[in-house]
Amino acid sequence: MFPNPLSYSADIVGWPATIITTVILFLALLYNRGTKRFDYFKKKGVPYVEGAIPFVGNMLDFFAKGFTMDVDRIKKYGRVYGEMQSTVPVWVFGDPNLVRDIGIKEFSNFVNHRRNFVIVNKEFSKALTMVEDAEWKGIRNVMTPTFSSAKMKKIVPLIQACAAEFVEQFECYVKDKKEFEVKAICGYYTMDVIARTQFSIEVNSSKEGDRNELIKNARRLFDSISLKKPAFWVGILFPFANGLMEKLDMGMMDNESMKFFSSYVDHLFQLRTKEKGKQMDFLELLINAHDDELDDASKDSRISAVDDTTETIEAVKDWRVGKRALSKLEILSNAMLFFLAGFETTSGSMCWIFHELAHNPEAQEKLYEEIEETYEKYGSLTYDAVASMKYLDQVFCETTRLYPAAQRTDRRCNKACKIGDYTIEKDDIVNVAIYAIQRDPEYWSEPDEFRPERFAKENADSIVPYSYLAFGIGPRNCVGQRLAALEIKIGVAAVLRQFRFVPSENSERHPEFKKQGACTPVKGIFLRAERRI
Ligand code: HEM
Repeated sequence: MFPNPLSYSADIVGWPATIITTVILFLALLYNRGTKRFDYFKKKGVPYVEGAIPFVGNMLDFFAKGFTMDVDRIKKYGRVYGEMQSTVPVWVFGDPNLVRDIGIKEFSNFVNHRRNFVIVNKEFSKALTMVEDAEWKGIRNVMTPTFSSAKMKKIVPLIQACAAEFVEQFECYVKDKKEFEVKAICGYYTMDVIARTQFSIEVNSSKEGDRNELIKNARRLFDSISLKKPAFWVGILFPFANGLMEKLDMGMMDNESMKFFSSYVDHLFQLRTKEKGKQMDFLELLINAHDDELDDASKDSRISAVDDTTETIEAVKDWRVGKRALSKLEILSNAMLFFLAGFETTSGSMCWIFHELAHNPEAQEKLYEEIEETYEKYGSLTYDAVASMKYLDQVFCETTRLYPAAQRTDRRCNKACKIGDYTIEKDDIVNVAIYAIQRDPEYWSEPDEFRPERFAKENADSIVPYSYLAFGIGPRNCVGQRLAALEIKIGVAAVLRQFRFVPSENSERHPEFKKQGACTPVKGIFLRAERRI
């Protein structure tokens, strides 16, 4: 039996056609997957950012415009609009009233952050910023007592000691009349404060500077968090592959630095479990909450701490503590989080304060006078002394308004609900445009001007509630806010008492921000200092 030559040639002709059809079908399916939800906001009648690219969505704007992007977007689309973050539709809110509804009124529907947005290294997977629902509640309530006013009062002498070393840092620059990059110097101080106040250890970053291992690894970690990382795009494009990426330890952050921090906090954990009860710091709190070793005293302190933080928020009165012990991974993740959260955000805010004061000499002199008066009255920078400095507080608030550490924060909706006129569906992601709200002329006249007086008591009525969001909103706001404010104020006051900051040859009045979600100057903040006395 011979093959029929005609059917043979038909087969040959058929193969390319089959291949082409398969490829076209595959591409069509791919296109469909990459654009499936692009009409989400159109169908809802909500303005949305045009020009979404299959799979990428509107993400290229983050690279092109970065931190300040939402300011122009709000002018164009209004204070509520939609964008495509890759294949996921995301609501962007720039209206303080609606932000209040998301963060407070409807908090129980917006407890968590976006899931699987980025692939997180295993060591960090139980950090407070990552965990959800009951797990979040449990961990948050273990952490909260560490920031009570009583605790803050106790740690003031430790912060003062760090501030004294911080002041010394500037001495050599003043002597040599050299300019310096102030963010790096602030970073040594904030690392010292976190280590001493929360872990009761001295890490000498002020003395060792960039040679210090903690500083080196913390910097490497922050630099490694970039939209250019493959893990970021895999997380966004193929959320189903996240588990595999996590198993392969292919997280967003630099692995080596992660391992460094993980074994560092593990080492501290081992030491302290042997010496339990000697210190009453953050690490001790975490260790007390470990496994079955929960005693009655720490249970009570958790409950009262929750009442303390939520008492003013009507909507979350029933948001009670899940009394549970912490696993070792939860302890390690959160100890690491503290090192990192306490380092970058705080040093960033501090360096912007010095930047604005150097460019606003009148404000700097006014603050100097207040600092001098306070020293005269209290003798040193005690907790009450810091609390009494009204202008320092205004400078702190105004700087964090102009330069909030985060461009946006996010929440995931866990039950469909109405926010204003908008129906937010279950699993929808909402972003709060912190930077854009804080620079919106509707809420802040001449919003780009540095005017600490906006936050003076007599002007309190002109501040639109929830238009200042530097530390987030509601029960999921920044747990470290009190510590951040205290250490920044003590550090700034201690330094300004000795030195006057002035612009130097490499100073820029309006430094460009890096194209990322954190408020970081591209070239750093360069200044010069002059001795006052
Ligand atoms: C100037 C300094 C700081 C700024 C501007 C800042 C800002 C923020 C913001 C915007 C959030 C998100 C809040 C939200 O989504 O509503 C946040 C969360 C958080 N911050 Fe800070 N932060 C600062 C310092 C610190 C410090 C010193 C610590 C700890 C030592 C800390 C620990 C945290 C933690 C653990 C969270 C997650 C809270 C949760 O999910 O329950 N932060 N911070």
